[in-house]
Amino acid sequence: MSDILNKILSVKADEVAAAKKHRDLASLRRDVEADAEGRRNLRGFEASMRKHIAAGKAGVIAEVKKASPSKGVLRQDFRPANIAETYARHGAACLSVLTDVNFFQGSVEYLKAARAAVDIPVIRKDFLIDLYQVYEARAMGADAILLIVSALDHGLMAEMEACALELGLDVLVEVHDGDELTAALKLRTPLVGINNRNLRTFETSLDTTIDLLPRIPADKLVVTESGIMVPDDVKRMRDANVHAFLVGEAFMRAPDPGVELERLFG
Ligand SMILES: O=P(O)(O)OC[C@@H](O)[C@@H](O)c1c[nH]c2ccccc12
Repeated sequence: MSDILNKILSVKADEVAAAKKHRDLASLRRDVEADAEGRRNLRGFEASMRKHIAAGKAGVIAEVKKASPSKGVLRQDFRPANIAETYARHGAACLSVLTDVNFFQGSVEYLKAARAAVDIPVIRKDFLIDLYQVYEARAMGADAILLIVSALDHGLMAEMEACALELGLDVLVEVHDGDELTAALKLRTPLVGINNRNLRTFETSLDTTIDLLPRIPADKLVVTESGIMVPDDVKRMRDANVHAFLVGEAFMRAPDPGVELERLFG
């Protein structure tokens, strides 16, 4: 029980409890539901992915990630607005911004700064374990949220999805094995992310995507996540008819993350 995911989830539970003390759910919910402008400003995460793919391009979710528990700091010169700009200029369909502070050195402020610098949609990348964080996501300006099946009770996951969709947010549901996929396919969202990285061991293999792919109905949009490092990885996925990608490290380690995006996917 002392794997990395469990550690993250236990810290996350403390974080959410502290946030609720600062401001309770009822008050946060009231503000979010009254925020008509925030709702109008939503950018359509799934729609942007589908638009890129329909045009024959890869749908790339480009990640703004300073550090990770397995790799440490990925990038010294970390300016989220600049990174977002170069991603958008070089063809990213969407952004993913880590908001987890303790394990990924992310921040809500990074999401706000990145989103303000571009006009493409942004997903809040964090470990969501409570409805409270879904409202937080809308309040900080996110266009979509990530739900990680291995982090959630399935009943709660369905509730969080319903809440997100109600608030106008798109949902990316993340799986790593067959049982998780079975649970994910019961949700309404068409966005199914296959994480090639095991969040308990941080081992990464693109075979994860290839193995789970045959079980996913055609109306779902499969996003292959993690471990996409070189053009051959992209080719392998596209040959398997996977056209949506979530990429962080390969971009973060490059001098110009957007130029690297174009090099990998162009
Ligand atoms: O840096 P990579 O290997 O390209 O991976 C990006 C992204 O898939 C990864 O950051 C990620 C996927 N699911 C997550 C859940 C939480 C934190 C991070 C993640």
